[in-house]
Parts: sequence; C-alpha cells; structure tokens
Amino acid sequence: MLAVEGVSVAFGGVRALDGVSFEVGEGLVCGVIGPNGAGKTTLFDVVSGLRRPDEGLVRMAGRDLTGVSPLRRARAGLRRTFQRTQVFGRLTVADNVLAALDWHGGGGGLAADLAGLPSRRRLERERRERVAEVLELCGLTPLRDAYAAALPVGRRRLVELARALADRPRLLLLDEPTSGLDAGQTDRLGEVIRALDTTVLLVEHDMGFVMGTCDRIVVLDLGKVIATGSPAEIREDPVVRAAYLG
Ligand SMILES: Nc1ncnc2c1ncn2[C@@H]1O[C@H](COP(=O)(O)OP(=O)(O)OP(=O)(O)O)[C@@H](O)[C@H]1O
Repeated sequence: MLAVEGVSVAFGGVRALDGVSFEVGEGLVCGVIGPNGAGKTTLFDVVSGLRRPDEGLVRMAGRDLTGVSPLRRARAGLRRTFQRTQVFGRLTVADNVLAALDWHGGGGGLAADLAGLPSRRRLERERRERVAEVLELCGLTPLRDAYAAALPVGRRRLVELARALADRPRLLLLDEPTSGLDAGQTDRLGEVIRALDTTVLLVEHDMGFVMGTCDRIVVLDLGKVIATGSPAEIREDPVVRAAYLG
C-alpha cells in the first residue's frame, strides 16, 4: 500500500534520512520509532508531501507520489494528524466530523442546496450516517453534541482521528498520537487504531503503545533503517537493543 524507496534528505551536512526503504501492506499498522533526531519527523514530512526528498520515491498503491502536492495526496486518500490537535473548538463533535466530509462538495452548488433536490437530500443522509458510524468507531457517540473546545485532550485527539477517518482514507499518518494522553486514553486510542481497516503509519515515542498497537515496526537511527519487523522481532533484535532500547 505504501512504499518508501531509497529516500534521502540532507540538511546541510546532516543526513536526516539516508536511503530509507520500507513497505507497509494494505490495512496494516506500521510504527516508526527511533531516538531523537533519528529522522522520524522528516520521514513523515516526506510521506505527507511537506518535504520533497533529495533522492528516492514514495508510492501509494503503486502510484509515485514524490512530486505530488499535499492537497493532491489528500485527494488520493492520504490523511495526516498532527502532534497538536487540530479541531474546530466552536463546533460540536458531530459537526467537526461532518465538516471533514464537506470539502467534497455536494454537487449542483448553491442552487441544488436551495432547491433541496432529492439527490442532495440523499447525500446529506449518507453524510449523517457516515458521521454516526465514525463517532461510534471512535467511541464518541455519547459526546456527539459536546463542543470540541470543552473536551479534554484525549477526547480531542479522538475527534481529530474521527475527522481524519470520515471519508475513508486509504492511508492515515498519525504523528505522536498519544502525546498528552493518560494511560487509559492511550489504551482506548490503541483499540480504535487496531479496529481500523485503513493502512496506518504512525510515529510514536511510547514504546508500550507501539508494541501493543502496531503490526510492523520500522526502527530509524541517524537517518537509516536499522531494523524492520513485528513487535516481537524488534524487541529481540540485538542491533535495536544496542542502539535504542538499551
Ligand atoms: N529544518 C531542518 N534544518 C536543519 N536540520 C534539520 C531540520 N529538520 C531536521 N533536521 C535535522 O535532521 C535530523 C533528523 O531530524 P527529525 O526531526 O526528522 O528527527 P526525529 O526522529 O523526528 O526527532 P524527534 O524524535 O526529536 O522528533 C536531526 O539531526 C535534525 O537536527
């Protein structure tokens, strides 16, 4: 589903990424870990299109995305969440998710809205249904009418996840999704992520969360992939232990 092939990025003399290659299969959750400065954020920026690599390719479902803008990547089904949550505080939880669907437009423009065309009403119903489905998936149904600004950070993060999932992304990038969450909220988030059928790439410092949530793990150190494997393989890998786990 996602293939990163020989990606390198240099900042002056620093090789932030140095020939990074790995693949993530359809529907799998892949975690990227590594010590500070390993290149995780740079890798995320390359995959989401915020930074163009000096060398290498990023493919999604076989399509080369390397020169494709972040907006076009979004249209192709890629979504990203950020370390600092980005939700509309003045909207309710349900409207936050609805707003994430609205950018597709309803077709027919304002005239169709005013005329209340049947096609438009059907679309509206489908949207409401999708919102309800996503809220349920993220455990937010009881909070659907709460204002996002009033929610604690753990819930806001779930709202952000719900927004990212609203129109069924093909690939979801999560940047330190547990930051600011307590243990209970972290467990809940892990359950939601595991229940998704979307392909997920996440960067995370919380090792317990990574080991419990991910199918595959990519370990970066000084811009290079030093190991890839299942959580059990990574835990046992002598190179990883030496470089990172201690
Ligand atoms: N804009 C930049 N200009 C110069 N050097 C940079 C820039 N961004 C990152 N670097 C350097 O590239 C290397 C990789 O940084 P990156 O932020 O990708 O690592 P990271 O694994 O995300 O680290 P952290 O866990 O601390 O967030 C580091 O040596 C960093 O100092």
